Amino acid sequence: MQDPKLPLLLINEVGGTLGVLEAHVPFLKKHFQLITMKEFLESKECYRAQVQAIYSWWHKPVIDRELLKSLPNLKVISSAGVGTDHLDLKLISGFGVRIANTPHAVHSTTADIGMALLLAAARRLVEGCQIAVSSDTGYFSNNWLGEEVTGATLGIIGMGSIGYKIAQRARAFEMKILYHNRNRRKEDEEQAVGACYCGAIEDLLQQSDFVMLVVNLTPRTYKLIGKKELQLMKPTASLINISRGQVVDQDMLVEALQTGVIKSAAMDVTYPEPLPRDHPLLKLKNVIITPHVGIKTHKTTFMITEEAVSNVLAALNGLPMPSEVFPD
Ligand SMILES: O=C(O)C(=O)CO
Repeated sequence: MQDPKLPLLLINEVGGTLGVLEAHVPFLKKHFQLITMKEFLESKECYRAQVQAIYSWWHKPVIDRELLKSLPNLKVISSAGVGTDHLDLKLISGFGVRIANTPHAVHSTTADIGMALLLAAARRLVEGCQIAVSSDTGYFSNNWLGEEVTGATLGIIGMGSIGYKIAQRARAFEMKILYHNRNRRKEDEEQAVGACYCGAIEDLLQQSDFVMLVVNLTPRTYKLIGKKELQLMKPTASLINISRGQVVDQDMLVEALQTGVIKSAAMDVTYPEPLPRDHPLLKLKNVIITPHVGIKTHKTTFMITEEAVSNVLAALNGLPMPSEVFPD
């Protein structure tokens, strides 16, 4: 039962692969009437004037000119997660619609995945698990070695709130931390995690044992890591990507991994997602790929919905949103 006095929030679907989690629906219904894309498309005319907000999970629903034109009273799009690369920010704000994401909800859990991938790459955990369970395994070899994390150098590219959380975690592993970012952090913030700023990305690539990508996907960061950048890395180094697949030139990465230009890669993101089943990255032993699970814990997904709701309520009341996003 929906309360007709509440504002109408458009969502992709409930449950399903790309829908709002079913467990969050009672919470959403305290604040909104919900309508799914299917219901909207089936009876567009009856809902078009009423929809005031959209809650988008990743790239669903697709928010294009046609949808925006069909919603004259839309005030806000609240997007789950931190990345807004699936939204055309200029187009949306051109319609007078405000945009928000949920950075506060996701920074810790995404940093955790970054560290999990770093540790897994360093100690070859996925390969190790396969050895442990394989029917061919007769003994555990003393020559099967990984890399040390303690004391190693971590280069973080993108030192926003997730990058900084990674630095905090890496400090506990006694890592030496370098970072590259559009804006240098304040001195006391650098000191708190022992991070050194590299103005030139090349210096960071040359010196790091682990390079972690934490940037947003923008035209500036598209294929930021290509052949030249991979060649600057140490042959013993690992590349960790928790940003977006398109930040790396994947063809060049395959080549670098096949020819020993770098030691390994661990990625929570690829392009596309999932990769085609015959993609060469899926055939390499020195690659770890997880299915974009950066934010996927029970607690974080609920915190995302809470932050998304706060954003919408603020926008509908004409107030500053906790996490508003503006076009560049
Ligand atoms: O928050 C996001 O945009 C993520 O992709 C987290 O993995």
